[in-house]
Order: sequence, then C-alpha cells, then structure tokens
Amino acid sequence: MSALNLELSNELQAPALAATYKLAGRIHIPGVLTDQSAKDLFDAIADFKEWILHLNQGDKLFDVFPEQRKAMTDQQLHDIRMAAYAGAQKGFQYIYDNYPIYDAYHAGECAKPFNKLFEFINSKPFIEFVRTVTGHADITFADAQLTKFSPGDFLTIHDDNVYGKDRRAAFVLNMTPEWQPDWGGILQFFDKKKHVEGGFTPSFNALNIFSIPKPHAVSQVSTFSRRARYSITGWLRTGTDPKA
Ligand SMILES: O=C(O)CCC(=O)C(=O)O
Ligand SMILES: [Fe+2]
Repeated sequence: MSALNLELSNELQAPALAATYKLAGRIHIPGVLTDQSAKDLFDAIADFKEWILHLNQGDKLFDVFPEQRKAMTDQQLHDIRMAAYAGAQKGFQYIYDNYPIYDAYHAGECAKPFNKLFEFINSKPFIEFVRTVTGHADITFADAQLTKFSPGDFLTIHDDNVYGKDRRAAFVLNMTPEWQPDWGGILQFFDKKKHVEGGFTPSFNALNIFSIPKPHAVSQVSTFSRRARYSITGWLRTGTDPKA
C-alpha cells in the first residue's frame, strides 16, 4: 500500500460546527475527510492484521498481543470474553481490539500506514480545525488509538477524565462503511439520571467530538452485526506532548 495521504474535506463549515459544539458539548461531523482519503484510510484499516485484544480486569489493563492470541485455543479466548462479561455485571468494563498508534509512533514502531494517520491528526489543518470547533485554542496535540469492536465487544459508562492528561475533548472518527443502528456500537451520552441524552451511530467518515468529562459508553455490538466497528479514537490535549 502506498503512503496514506489524508486531507480534510474542503466543505467543512468550522464556525457553524463550533456553534453547535458550544451549545451541546458534542458534535457529529459527517464527511470529515475527502472521499479519497476516507477510502484509503478504510483500505489500510481493513488490511491491518496486528490487532491487540484489549480489555480490563478490574483496575488492571489486560492486553493479548497478536502472537499470544494466535497461540490461544478458542476455549481460552472464550474464557477471556466470559471474564469480561462477568466484569461488566459488576462495574466498568471494556473488551475490543485496538492498536495504540500514539504509543507506537513515539516508540518508532508504528505500523506503516498509520504513521501518516498520526501525523495527519497532529497536522496544522487538523489541529486548527478542532481548535475552532471546540473553542479550545490551546489544543496542541492529539493522541490516538485504532479500535475494532467486533460482535460482543463494548465499553461501559465512563467520562474520559484522567488527571494530568490535559484532555480538552475526545474524538472518534468512525470508519466502517455502512452501519445499521440495530448492530449496536452506538456512542451513547447520558445525563445525570443516566437517561440516554443522545447518541451517535457510527457512520463512515464521520468525526464525533465531545467535551470532557461527559458520561458516555459504546453499546455492545450485536451478535448479528455484519461488520466490525472500526474507529480512530483519542483525545485532543494541551501542553507539550510528554512522549514527543
Ligand atoms: O469508540 C467510541 O465511540 C468511544 C470510545 C471511548 O469512549 C473511549 O475510548 O474512551
Ligand atoms: Fe471514552
């Protein structure tokens, strides 16, 4: 695959988007990349094979790297999944595949096509666009991971607020072509009484941005979903990138 050359659509109306964001604290921006960029990015993601199975066990992170995963039996993988389901009955839980673009980039080992993706989300046009939309003129960099939610995967309610990370807003760029709301994987937002106050269906080439802290979740992808839910997710941060 040739190098990814990503560009923002030139039809984006940043000031109007900023007005919506100011009112709601969140926004769904369809058609954020040019059609060619979105297609090339999707092709790179669909080709990618080095997914890490990413879940928590209580407060601890639990990653299953590709080599370990290949060596596991179906029963072992099933048991891990059942442990995640049991965890979700008690508290905060997630299980999905990821690839830590930000960490890999700074370690000098980012999988080839995604170097360019990381550079794009930290490029002047992208940072200026998200500064305008969010009203946070002090955003200086973005971190990112690639995520893949397969049938059964989910991320329960949380608010993204981590002390010391200086996150100004969260972003999710959805990259699965065609998605039915019945397939789950909805980014849901909750009010103080835990009612669903709104949600974004993952639509292809749409960028969701939301303020922090804001309780949200990714609903479980249905067992009958015909696709996996692919996204690039991360945080728009201020200050000096500690890994740069
Ligand atoms: O994938 C999404 O829509 C949101 C992901 C998320 O909330 C997170 O990674 O903290
Ligand atoms: Fe989140």
